[in-house]
Amino acid sequence: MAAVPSSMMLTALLVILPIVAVFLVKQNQDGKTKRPPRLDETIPFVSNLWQFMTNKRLFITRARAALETSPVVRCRLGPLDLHLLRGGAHASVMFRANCHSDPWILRIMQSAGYMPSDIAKLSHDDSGSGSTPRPGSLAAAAGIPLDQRVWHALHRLYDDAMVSAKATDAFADLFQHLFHDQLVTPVVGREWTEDVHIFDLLKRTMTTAATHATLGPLIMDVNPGFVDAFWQYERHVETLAFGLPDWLNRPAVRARARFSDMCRRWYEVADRAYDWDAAAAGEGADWEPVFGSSLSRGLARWAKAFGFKAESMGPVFILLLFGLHANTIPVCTWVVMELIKDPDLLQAVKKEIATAEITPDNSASTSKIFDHRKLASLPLLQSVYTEVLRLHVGVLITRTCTEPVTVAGYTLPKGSILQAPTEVGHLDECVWSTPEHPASDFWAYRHVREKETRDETTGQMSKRLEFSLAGRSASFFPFGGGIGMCPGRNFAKPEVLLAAAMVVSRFEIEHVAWLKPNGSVSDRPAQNDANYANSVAAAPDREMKVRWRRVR
Ligand code: HEM
Repeated sequence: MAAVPSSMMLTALLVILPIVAVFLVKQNQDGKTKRPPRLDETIPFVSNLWQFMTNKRLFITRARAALETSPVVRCRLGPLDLHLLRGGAHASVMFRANCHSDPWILRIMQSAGYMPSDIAKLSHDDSGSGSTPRPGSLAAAAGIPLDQRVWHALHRLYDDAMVSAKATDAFADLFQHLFHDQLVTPVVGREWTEDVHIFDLLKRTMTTAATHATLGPLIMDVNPGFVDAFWQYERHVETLAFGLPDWLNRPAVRARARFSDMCRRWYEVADRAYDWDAAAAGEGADWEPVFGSSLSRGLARWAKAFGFKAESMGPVFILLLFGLHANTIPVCTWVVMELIKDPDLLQAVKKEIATAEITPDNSASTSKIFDHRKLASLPLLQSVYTEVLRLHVGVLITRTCTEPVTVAGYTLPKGSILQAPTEVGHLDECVWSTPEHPASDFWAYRHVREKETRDETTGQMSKRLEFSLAGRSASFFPFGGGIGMCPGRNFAKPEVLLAAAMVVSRFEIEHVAWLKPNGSVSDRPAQNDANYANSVAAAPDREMKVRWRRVR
């Protein structure tokens, strides 16, 4: 997601400032209770918002510095009065049932283009996603049945079709088959291929395979240029989330319209082709070629059940696709890049992943190649995945509390907005560093420890690695936490590990150069692209050019 141009921001600020002034007066009337310190601003009520919109990287750096001196810091961001929380136990307060993320999810839905009448339905339902309606909500007062609560229905779908073991296994098995078809099958000979660009390659192959596994093949059949349209939309999602008027944000609005039209076109074809009556009678398959997975069909059913407008169907699916690809593919790219950069690490990981192969000697088979559950339990591979998430995922986890909450001795009133920047926890030197490996460095072995075990029959002692986040898990929350935690986490891990395992086990790879966005050679490796600061997974700002040949 690209940064927002300054001229656009200036105009937006001029619109926002009068609203801010009203809040300023209101806020000056409080101050009787003990309040956490504030994040400094050169121009009160303006500087933070300006910096947040134009240079999030710097904003987060300042927030991190302030949180070193106090576990809670107040921060005004335009009309919003926020409380920033340090990671660890302080952030876990916001993962309790009395904090929710509905307003933030609603804002994302709005920025994806949901129709106002559908947004109204969602904002009218204040009962939350849990099976018991939130105390004091309309649903609690009126006894509205579970199936009429729109947030609850959405989260139940997430649990059944994304979080459950059945859904995860179905996705992982199909994904690896389709990814093999994308990546490995087309490479017939064993000769070297020059000029392979890792990020670009994974964007094309993973987007195609994961879209097919989740929404079926039809969406790409009816929409030539689908994959490019997705990545063009992805660059603008952050700008769209700021909610600027369309006339100030034309390239983003155009990219969204193009991709959203593709999703709607497919939905209309699929809706006509799918036998909803047979499915209602219990004849629906787990996966079928019209809608694809139960997740995709369930989302269509959810939107229909709540009477969403046809114009909202594109946005419903662009958000699913954004969730599916926008973080997983950069994360996988970082994993693959780290392995290629370090030949010793690559050898150690290849040895580990060989133990998770199901058909090691049958290179012609494109069906299940890896046991994805075994892959996900390999200590060193898990450590690499964790290290990539720690260093390349940055997001302000946001919650609104429905009751007063106490954090580090401060009592924050009901309705307070709490934000925990993952970077504060993820880069905390006290938690992660060792004398040789500061928290800011990638160190593949940071999350493993050696364990001595005795063979019961021979009595011989041997050492093996064991993955462990013991004592540090509170400072690691790349998927958020509590009721709003990312429901796609169980799709993300097998997808990333399967794709990375397939790349490194099927190809011999030599690193050639790092490339700048203009294609010229860079004298440094990739770093997090500053345009993606705090947009969940950061894309690499340099492409990795390699040469490779198929070995299996
Ligand atoms: C490495 C990959 C991923 C990362 C780092 C990631 C991270 C996140 C984070 C930080 C949140 C907000 C959580 C919170 O507020 O506590 C979130 C929400 C969400 N993610 Fe993911 N995600 C990833 C992959 C996926 C995938 C593969 C999908 C879909 C298949 C997905 C679907 C979603 C959805 C639908 C939400 C909103 C949930 C809600 O309505 O509350 N994510 N993700």
